[in-house]
Amino acid sequence: MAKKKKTITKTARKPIFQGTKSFFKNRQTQTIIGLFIALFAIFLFISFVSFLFSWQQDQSQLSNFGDKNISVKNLLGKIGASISNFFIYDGFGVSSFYVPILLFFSGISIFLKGSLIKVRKYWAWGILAMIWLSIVLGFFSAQNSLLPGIIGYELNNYLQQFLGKTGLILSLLFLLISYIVIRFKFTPEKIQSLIPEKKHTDGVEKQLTDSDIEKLTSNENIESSTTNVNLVEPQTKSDFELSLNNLEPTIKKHLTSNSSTKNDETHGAVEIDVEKIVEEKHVEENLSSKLVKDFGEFDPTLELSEFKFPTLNLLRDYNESISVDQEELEAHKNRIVETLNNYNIGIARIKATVGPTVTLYEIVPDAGIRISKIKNLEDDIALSLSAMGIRIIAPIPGKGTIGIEVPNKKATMVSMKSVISSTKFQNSEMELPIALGKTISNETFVVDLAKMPHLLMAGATGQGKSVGLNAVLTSLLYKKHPAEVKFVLVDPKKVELTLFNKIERHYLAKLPDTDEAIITDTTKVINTLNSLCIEMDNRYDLLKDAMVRNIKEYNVKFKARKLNPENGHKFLPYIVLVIDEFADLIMTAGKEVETPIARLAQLARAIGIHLIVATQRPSVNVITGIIKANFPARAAFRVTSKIDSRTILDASGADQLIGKGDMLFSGGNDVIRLQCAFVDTPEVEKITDFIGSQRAYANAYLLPEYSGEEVGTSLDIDISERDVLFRDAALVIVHAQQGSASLLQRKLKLGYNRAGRLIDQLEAAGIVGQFEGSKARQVLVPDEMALNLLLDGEK
Ligand SMILES: Nc1ncnc2c1ncn2[C@@H]1O[C@H](COP(=O)(O)OP(=O)(O)OP(=O)(O)O)[C@@H](O)[C@H]1O
Repeated sequence: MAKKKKTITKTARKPIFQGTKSFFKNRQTQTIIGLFIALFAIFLFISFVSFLFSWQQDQSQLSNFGDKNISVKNLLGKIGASISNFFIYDGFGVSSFYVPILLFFSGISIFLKGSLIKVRKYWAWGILAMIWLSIVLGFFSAQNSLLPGIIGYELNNYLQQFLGKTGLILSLLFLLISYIVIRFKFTPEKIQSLIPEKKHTDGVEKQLTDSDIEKLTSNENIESSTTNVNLVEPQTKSDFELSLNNLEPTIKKHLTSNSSTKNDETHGAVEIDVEKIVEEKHVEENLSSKLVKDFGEFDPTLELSEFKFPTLNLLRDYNESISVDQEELEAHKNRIVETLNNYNIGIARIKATVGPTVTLYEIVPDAGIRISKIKNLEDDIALSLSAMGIRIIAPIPGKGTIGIEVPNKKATMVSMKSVISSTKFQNSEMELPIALGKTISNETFVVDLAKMPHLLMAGATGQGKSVGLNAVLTSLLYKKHPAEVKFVLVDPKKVELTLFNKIERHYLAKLPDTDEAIITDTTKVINTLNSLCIEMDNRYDLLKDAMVRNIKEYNVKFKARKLNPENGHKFLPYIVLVIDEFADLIMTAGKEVETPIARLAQLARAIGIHLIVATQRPSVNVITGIIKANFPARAAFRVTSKIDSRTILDASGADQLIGKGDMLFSGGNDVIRLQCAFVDTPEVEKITDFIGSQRAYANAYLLPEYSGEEVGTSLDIDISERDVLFRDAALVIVHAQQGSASLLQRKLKLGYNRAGRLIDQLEAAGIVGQFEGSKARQVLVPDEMALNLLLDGEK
């Protein structure tokens, strides 16, 4: 009991931490904090200014801070005076004014944007500048001790001892220049690039005038032929006065003149105007790190940032303390020893571990006993213990002992609450953690669905399969944000998973243009599976483009803003496809579901689509080789025969389970016995209500569009090529007045493909109307008589 309490308090810490984090993320909190900081900055500023005038009077009073009779002159009272004294007198002198200024901008930044990202840089630079200035002002401490403050004065003094006054001045100058160079990216080129521009224009004017002066003075020919030029004496006029206007005609004349004799002068007169080289600007960081710096990492949960995970109190408490019945243990031990002795098997040691449903007796047999001998005695031991559910593990992997599992007389329920609240689950860093139940040693069993990567579940009716599925889904709901995982739920029984409809817009994925997200109809299952295959292909393209190997790396890259959403990149949630009653699907649609499932199972692990397939009948025609090969993780509840156990687990044992959530889990090599966590329908309802009542996305997660290839195509079907069941199909359709392929499937026990082809033939014959999306086709023939007339007419 005490242990349990401890675990709960430990796990409670995380939500509190998450709570504080989300508290500070909350915009209202940020507004208030921002406002507070800005106002505090104004307070500081006023008290600093006031301190400059009143510090001498106030300083002597500060030691008697608490004395009521003493008052200070500072506008903001004793607190203002002491803070100002701390910053200005004891600290950095007048450079301390940086503090209220920086605080003010930080406050405003939090108030307006809720972040400090941009202001952080100013803080770093501001503090450096403040220290620098206070050291500089240290030179003037004789004039006014307030200027550098004690720290500035002391630093200045200290540094002067090392560097001398000149050395310190030079060092401070060096620091100032370095600051300007780094901060404003000021380089000698930049200074140069500013100067030539002016020089250049000056130069043009100058050169023009010079050359013109030359022309005006030396070239008699031109001068004499020029009629409209006002000749001016260069010597008496300054360069400035020789304006371009006056010289214009001379140049014009040069330009219009073709005479070769004037070429030389032309060469001298025509100016070459060299385009200034503009240095391109370079950034110091690439776009992604700049984006991350400015906006932080991409947060997929932002759209539903206020989403609250379901609380533990939605789950029920059950009386779970395992009672160890000493008598029972003793009796079982004696029986085991006795039985084995009857077969001449001596036992060196025996140890019992009491689990929720079964107790494991670990036996170390005497030396020289063959293990297979004990294994063969399984039934005999079961008989002598007169209990069902005995399982013999010989040897226990990694232990070198032989295990005999014997059901407890009184099984203990493992509640969902106990596994969800376990530290193991709460602290798990897995991608898709699932708390399946508890092991025989009472440890919570948590596995990562993303690593499995698909789960096959089997068990005869009423043995806890549906509860198991709910436990899986509940685990994910308690751990994963709606942005991180989406479910595709297939439930041919139509009743098991309906509760999850409430969280459609949070957690479910569906085909576009469908009303219900939970799929109950075979046709839709096929479309959805094919759509998932398209999604898989699309995701592979995205991964290829991003040059990553799996969804985890992809999302990390996307969060670091290294992938451009304009190129189709987006945060990819995991997709968990849950299929209940798989056998039923295979019976009705056969290959059509098997092919896409096998494809998904083979390829989808890297791109985050994981399958959970549950079936009542684990026979080989349901769990075919190709499916089995791609589902290394299997969970078996009690099945009815050894063969079924072999089909699902590749080992016997599942037929020996005691039901009610007693299960065997095989993650590839070892088989572990678990008691599945129990979650009741009302609990699931509470959880889905809790989530469903919160703000959701506008729509369920939409899968790519897929409409059956067979539907609505090839209308020119030859009469001779009609299916032998054509007439029967037409009759079914006309009687029901409903043109749907699934009706034909059910009535004529056909596969989906054949039913689809029949519908096409019926359309070609004019018996049913066109394909109308999710609606059933219109039936164009009113009754059997009309149908007979139509078909006879064809002949
Ligand atoms: N983990 C469990 N702990 C305790 N009792 C359980 C557990 N799982 C199932 N049960 C009991 O078994 C009953 C049947 O379970 P469940 O509905 O999951 O069976 P099922 O295998 O889904 O059957 P079906 O295939 O017919 O739907 C439950 O109502 C419950 O009383």
